[in-house]
Amino acid sequence: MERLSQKKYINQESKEKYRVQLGSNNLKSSFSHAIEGIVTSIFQERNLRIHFFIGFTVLLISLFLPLNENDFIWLFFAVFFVIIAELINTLIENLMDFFSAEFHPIVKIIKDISSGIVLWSAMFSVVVGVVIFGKGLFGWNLQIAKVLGLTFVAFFPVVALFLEVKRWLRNRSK
Ligand SMILES: Nc1ncnc2c1ncn2[C@@H]1O[C@H](COP(=O)(O)OP(=O)(O)OP(=O)(O)O)[C@@H](O)[C@H]1O
Repeated sequence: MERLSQKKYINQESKEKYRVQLGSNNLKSSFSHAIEGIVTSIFQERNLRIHFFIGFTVLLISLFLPLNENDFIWLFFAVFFVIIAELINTLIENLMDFFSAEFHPIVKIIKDISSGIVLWSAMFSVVVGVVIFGKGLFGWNLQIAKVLGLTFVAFFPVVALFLEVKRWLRNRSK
């Protein structure tokens, strides 16, 4: 099957041609294209399969815990959020591969940032998980999640600062 993501509409005429091939532009076909997009991403991206699996497991376990309405909303938000981030990452990877098959430093930066979006959203979900499962399963108080959240937020700026200082020291010794 030819992948829609590998096509480029050169002009209105070719757009119309593909529209005929893809069927009418009604709500039903839009819906089926959206499903195809998610299913294609699942086949393409191992990490997306992992995130769906973890999300499903987390939500399944949550059914057996004494959680309140707010806890469930945050859990669902965390699970959906990571999957959205992974879909965006898949989208960006496909865009980059379509426009630049060659190795390019800018493509590397774009793809790395795109992976960073997934990592960052997964870290958010871990904090939400620690708050909710920590309380529901182990009776933890909020302090653990607070420390974890603060550590996550501080981690990347500290790494950036460390690398900057290292570069400055290297340049100074030249
Ligand atoms: N064309 C390219 N030019 C430069 N670097 C690239 C290019 N393609 C991939 N890379 C580098 O390889 C990494 C992995 O890219 P790839 O497209 O293979 O994604 P992946 O294997 O699905 O990984 P993930 O989804 O975990 O980021 C990128 O984050 C980037 O650092």
